[in-house]
Amino acid sequence: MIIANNVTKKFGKLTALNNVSATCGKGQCIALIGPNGSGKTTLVKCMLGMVIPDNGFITFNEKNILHDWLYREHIGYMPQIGRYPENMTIGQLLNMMKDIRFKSGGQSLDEDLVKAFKLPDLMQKRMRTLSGGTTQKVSASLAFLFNPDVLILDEPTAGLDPVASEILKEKIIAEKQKGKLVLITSHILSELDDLVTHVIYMQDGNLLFHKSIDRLREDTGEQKLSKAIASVMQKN
Ligand SMILES: Nc1ncnc2c1ncn2[C@@H]1O[C@H](COP(=O)(O)OP(=O)(O)OP(=O)(O)O)[C@@H](O)[C@H]1O
Repeated sequence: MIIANNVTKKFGKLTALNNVSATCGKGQCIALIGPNGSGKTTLVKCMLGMVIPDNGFITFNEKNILHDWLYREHIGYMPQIGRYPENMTIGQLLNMMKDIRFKSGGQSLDEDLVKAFKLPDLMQKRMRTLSGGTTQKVSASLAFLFNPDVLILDEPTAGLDPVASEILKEKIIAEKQKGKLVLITSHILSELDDLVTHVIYMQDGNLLFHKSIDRLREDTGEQKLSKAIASVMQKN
């Protein structure tokens, strides 16, 4: 579905991605893991067309994304830090997004998270007045709202309270079961245990490994993702 082919991205002298290749398929939930600054967000942004690789290319459903922005209709993106027009209310923001997406032939709406996070009670609140966690709830709701085939979630549970975090995890599992591709970056490895089918591990811009969770468990003899990753890191 999404394939990164030998992607390299430099910011000045820093190589944020070094010849990274990865194939991400339908029905997979892939955890992008690695230390701070290892290139996870840069890889995700390359997939979204927000960062253009210096070398290599990305395909979405076998088409190079470089000159074809329409593929983004099929992706729901939850950024690490969502930035929104601060004077808009939540209601205005959701309506604006519906307007934009439906004009470009958007998909059916999925308001499960809007309801589960009780956003209808907060529609009059302006974005600048929201707590960090509520802004995250808006970001999550927007990512799932247009029923996309692919969900790219960058640190999705950061700032969410335990109840909201659980609601989001259940939603991710439900969407994966429908055959969607979910890419998720997180530092809270314990949260990923019930979710992920595959792990991509990044370090210093290099993709160190890309394995199914079963394979990773087999190779390390550890059941928990956090322990399996720790075991791999100790060996490197
Ligand atoms: N626009 C940019 N300009 C300059 N350097 C950048 C830019 N974006 C990212 N970088 C650098 O590229 C490297 C990789 O950053 P990236 O955000 O991809 O890391 P990450 O693995 O997502 O980190 P974290 O876990 O902290 O979110 C970092 O050293 C970062 O400072």
